[in-house]
Amino acid sequence: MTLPALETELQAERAHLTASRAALRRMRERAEHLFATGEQVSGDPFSAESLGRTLANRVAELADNPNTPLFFGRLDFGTGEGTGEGTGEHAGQRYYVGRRHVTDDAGEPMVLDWRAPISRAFYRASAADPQGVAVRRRFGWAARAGEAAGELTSFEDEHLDRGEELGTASRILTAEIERPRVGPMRDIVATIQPEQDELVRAELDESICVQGAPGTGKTAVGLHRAAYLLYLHRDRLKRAGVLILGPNRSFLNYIAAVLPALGELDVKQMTVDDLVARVPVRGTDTPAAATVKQDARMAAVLADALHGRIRRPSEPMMVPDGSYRWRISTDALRRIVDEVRLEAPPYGIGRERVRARVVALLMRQAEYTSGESPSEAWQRRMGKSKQVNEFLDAVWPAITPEQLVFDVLCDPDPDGKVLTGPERDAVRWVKPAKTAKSARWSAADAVLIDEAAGLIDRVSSFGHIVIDEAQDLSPMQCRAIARRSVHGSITLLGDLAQGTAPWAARDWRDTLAHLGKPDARVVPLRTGFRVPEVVVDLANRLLPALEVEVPEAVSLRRDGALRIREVSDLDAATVAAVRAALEFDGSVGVIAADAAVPRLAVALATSGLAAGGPDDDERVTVMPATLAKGLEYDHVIVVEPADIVAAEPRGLHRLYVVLTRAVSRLDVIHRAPLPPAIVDAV
Ligand SMILES: Nc1ncnc2c1ncn2[C@@H]1O[C@H](COP(=O)(O)OP(=O)(O)OP(=O)(O)O)[C@@H](O)[C@H]1O
Repeated sequence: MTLPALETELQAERAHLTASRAALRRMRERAEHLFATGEQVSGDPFSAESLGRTLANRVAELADNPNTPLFFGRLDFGTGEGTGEGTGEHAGQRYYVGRRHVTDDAGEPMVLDWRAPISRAFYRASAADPQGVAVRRRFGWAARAGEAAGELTSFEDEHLDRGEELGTASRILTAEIERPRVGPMRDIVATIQPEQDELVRAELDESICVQGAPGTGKTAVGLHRAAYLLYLHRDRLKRAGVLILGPNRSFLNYIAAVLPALGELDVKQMTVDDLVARVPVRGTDTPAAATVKQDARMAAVLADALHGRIRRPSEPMMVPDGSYRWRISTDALRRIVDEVRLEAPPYGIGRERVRARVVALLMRQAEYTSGESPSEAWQRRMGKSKQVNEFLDAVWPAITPEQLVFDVLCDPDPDGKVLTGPERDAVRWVKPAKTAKSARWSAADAVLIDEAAGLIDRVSSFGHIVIDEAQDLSPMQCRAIARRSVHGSITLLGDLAQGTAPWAARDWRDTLAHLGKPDARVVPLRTGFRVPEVVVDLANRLLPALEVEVPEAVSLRRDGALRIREVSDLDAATVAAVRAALEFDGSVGVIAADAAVPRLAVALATSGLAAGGPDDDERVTVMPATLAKGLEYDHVIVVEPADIVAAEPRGLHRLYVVLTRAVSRLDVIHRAPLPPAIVDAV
């Protein structure tokens, strides 16, 4: 195209954007109108409220953010002329692909939602398999500061019908990947890559595990998959719910805006600790105790302790009823208890089942004697009678999850059937609280209490759960998640090389088995979109020492810089490095061993440099190494790697995580000798 022709074309595209924005505004006005009148038309207060909520969400979903493009791509389907090939129902059609559907007043599409079936071709069509697409157009976009509207600045065409394909050489893709990072995570709808799209659009009933090197887009894939599934199965998933699990609050804050930006406002995002938070966590464990408590064998210990409470009936039951006295023999009672045990319902439900069967036997006797069926009130009265309650308390006593765990920790696995002697000693409470109510529970205890609750009662399932940084899940945490996805599917995201917990996974099959999805597909992602090649090369050198089988990362980014410097004054060097980093655009993350963070924060503050903690909104963040997982900064300054490695048993894995947070530049500052793997790289 000549330059004037290009300019004219761009003007036409801008006009389509303006018209689409106006159409979206009208859609929103209509939704607001419905919202205003909806409350008056709907009958009862409950449906008024739920209709109100739906409409309020609909209004919010239709919000237009002037700083993101309403569409980022265009598909021109071929006519099939000259090729002899038909191109199906879309022959000759043109579609704009964007963040949501926008229709004109006649209901004709002006922009298609990126999740619509037709939009798939935008992500998947290639020269080898054009899927009917003649031309794929990507739009460049310049955001403006503040509230000002951004603008379409360019476009890039691929004539797939002529065998042209840019792939990762696309200027627009490269610019998006290499842009300096500031603030929270953004969506990637405009540039989802084919291998990512395949995961995003996987079927709802399919559970998948993504093993991806740092920065390969695992988090992005998980969040977009959630949005995609909600679009395709809205009713089903609205009812059952979609849950995103992340490693900590800082991470959740970092990703919190992605789904709302995609119009999905109803997704729960929490940590596994939040998921199992039935009791306040006020205690801590020794590493040895935590390791045993997070082991899957604890499930057996709890189950044994629970079922060990069930006793075989040893005497008949007499129940007075007016002038009658009903009797159930010991054998009949034993049969009931044995049968219910065999049926293996959750313990609490089992207790009620025994009660119901006892009442059924009483009823039969009453019927036989009087010739008529006793009323429901009679059945309720019998069920709650002193004799029946005493019988149940003797053979199938009620118990709370807290009490069960309390009892187990006072005397764990008393017969030594499951744990070794030292393991039992490690988890046994040294100074038990007087009662379960006053116990100081640890985070691992909370997981045990959740397991106990799952043994006692049914837990409802989510429709889909996305689990990020899953390599750090303990077997017991996996079981807590499994209980909540019995009838749903999961997307498991992680990197075995980044496992830092003592129980970190070494093989995804084990994690999947604990999650109750042993047959899930394990898919690798290798192309990194965050970390520049020089930094990936450095981090990859640590891999052999990490003792996990994972494919090396390959970076898409040829830019970026790495500096490793030995210094005599760590604080002064950090201050200088931050000053130098601030010369560039983007965020700056100073990452150090947790213990060094307060000292570095003071050093920066006394030098007049504003720096925040993990959840502050500052350009410079001083980040404890243990919280850096999943996050990224444009410029990362790693202070004293040897201390990061020495701070914990899997410190080398932690260093691998820390080194791979850099988007553009990485400074490594050290005074102590570097870990050998890095020295080799220098
Ligand atoms: N297709 C893409 N287009 C543009 N940017 C992308 C794409 N995929 C990933 N990114 C960007 O790369 C960065 C890393 O992505 P993400 O955080 O999802 O990776 P990750 O695999 O979860 O990393 P980690 O292993 O460190 O947790 C993010 O800034 C993300 O927006």
